[in-house]
Amino acid sequence: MEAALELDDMTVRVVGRTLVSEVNWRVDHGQQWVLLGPNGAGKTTMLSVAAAVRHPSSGSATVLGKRLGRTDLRELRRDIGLVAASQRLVDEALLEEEVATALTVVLTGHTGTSAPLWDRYGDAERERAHRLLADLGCKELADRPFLVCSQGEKARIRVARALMADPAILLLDEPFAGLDLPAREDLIEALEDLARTRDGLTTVLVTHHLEEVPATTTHALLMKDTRVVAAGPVEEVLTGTALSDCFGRPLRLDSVDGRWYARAVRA
Ligand SMILES: Nc1ncnc2c1ncn2[C@@H]1O[C@H](COP(=O)(O)OP(=O)(O)OP(=O)(O)O)[C@@H](O)[C@H]1O
Repeated sequence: MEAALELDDMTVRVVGRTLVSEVNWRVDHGQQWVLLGPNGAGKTTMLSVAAAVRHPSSGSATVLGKRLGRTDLRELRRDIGLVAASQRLVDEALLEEEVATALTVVLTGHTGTSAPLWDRYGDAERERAHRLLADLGCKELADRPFLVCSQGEKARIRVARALMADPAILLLDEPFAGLDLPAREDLIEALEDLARTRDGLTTVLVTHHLEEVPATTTHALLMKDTRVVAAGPVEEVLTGTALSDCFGRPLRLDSVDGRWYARAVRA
């Protein structure tokens, strides 16, 4: 069966620096992955290749059956949902001028644009945008100006926007950054619901905290110094030993109700 994502001996270099080295990684449809590793390990670089934003310098990357470098990236990106706090989601000036609501921001996901293309949104798209906000547990935000939404609300609206194009793969780069505890837990629950209810949806989540790994996660990949040090089913990869090796200090990992908790081992 065709993989959702396949990296084959992939290296990403910029002038004078290697960001990712000789990675082999296969993600099958329907799998939910988490990428973990110290700052600067190369996680975001991996995600940007998966999002068809960056090309490999050597080796190959195949996303949804399309080999990067041999395919129309704009077309491929339509099937990829990317959620990253650094992403410029909507035209800032427009947000202020037109008081773009949460619903408008979700609608722009249909066209993959930073400004709404109103003639492209009919009743079906509006209904879908409302439904996605409801799926993410924030249907009451539809008419609220996006600019005044809290960080936690914006985080959920971002995911709803990414789902608007019905992507085959959803990539989440630190979606919990800046969220307080209830907002984090709400977003984790929303992601778990998505994984349980959307058959075949593939997700890759980059995070720094084991506490943020949804219980529905099936696979984990650990990176250190540009290289993959472990990859496979969560129960095999998320161990105290593997995490201690990856982060370079003794860590203890506990699991409760399918979620994970890590802390440093004290002498
Ligand atoms: N265009 C670039 N030119 C030079 N160095 C870069 C470039 N892009 C990324 N890097 C460096 O490559 C390394 C890997 O970056 P990347 O963002 O992939 O790491 P990361 O694992 O996501 O880190 P973090 O957890 O801190 O977000 C970092 O040291 C970063 O400074």
